[in-house]
Amino acid sequence: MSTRIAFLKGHGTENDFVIVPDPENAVDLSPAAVAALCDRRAGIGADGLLHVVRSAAHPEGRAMADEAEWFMDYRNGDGSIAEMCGNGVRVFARYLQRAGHVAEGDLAVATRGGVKSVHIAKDGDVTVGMGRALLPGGEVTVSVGGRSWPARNVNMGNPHAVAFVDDLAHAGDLLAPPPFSPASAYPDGVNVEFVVDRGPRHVALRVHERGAGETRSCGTGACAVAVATARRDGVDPGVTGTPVTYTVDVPGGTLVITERPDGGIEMTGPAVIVAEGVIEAEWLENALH
Ligand SMILES: N[C@@H](CCC[C@H](N)C(=O)O)C(=O)O
Repeated sequence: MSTRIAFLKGHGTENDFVIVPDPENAVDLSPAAVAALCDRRAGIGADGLLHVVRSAAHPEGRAMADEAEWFMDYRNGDGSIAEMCGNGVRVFARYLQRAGHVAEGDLAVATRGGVKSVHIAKDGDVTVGMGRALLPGGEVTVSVGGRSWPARNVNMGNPHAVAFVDDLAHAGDLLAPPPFSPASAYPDGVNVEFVVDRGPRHVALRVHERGAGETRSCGTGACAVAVATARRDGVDPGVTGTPVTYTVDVPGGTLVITERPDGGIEMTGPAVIVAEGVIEAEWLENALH
């Protein structure tokens, strides 16, 4: 690692991230380094890390460099890699704007889940075009304590199991990943959302994120929940030809999700930079040994 590494801290509806700007992909962010940085007691603390790299400088971004200058190399807080992070893209865009790399308005961001279109509004909210949800079907069950629920399998680039519950408290303390079956449904693990109704086209969720534990928000999770709720409600914009919008309350705020007739999903919410600083190389060396 280089001797002093700049970082920022940001969040989107309290889904929080360490941001490491590294345009030329010069910083060696091993899984152990990411986990140390995201540790809430011994490190900076975050649900995940946004490694900001020029697409052309990253092996997984290079093929998208013509469409999107910047690649979001997203890592979960435990150091694992995920395909996509919806709140992460919004905070990533906020960082690019704050750093002067992009202006308000439209931009494209390369991710492992493909190129995402982002809009930074004058009012401060950031919208991301998340692409389409895949609904693989099949029966899935999730359990907590003595309770079990059927869950909808939704893929937003990353895997989700969406369970409708009577009370969010029934999800318990969510200190461990909720067991699911069959195991073959999610060979690489899953993000699990527990959902209650709040009103017409308005729901609330709690989420256990793969690689992070219970978090205060999950953007891909909120999109998965909006789509699962629409289908439960008998609403499919692909059939009606009319967009549908759901308000999704998360513990850390509110996200607004619209599904369009072509299946495209847009998510809008706040994206905030909280602080910036420098990681001490000596601390990181010690943390890793
Ligand atoms: N918080 C994210 C999702 C991050 C990835 C997830 N934990 C996974 O492993 O798939 C979001 O806002 O979408």
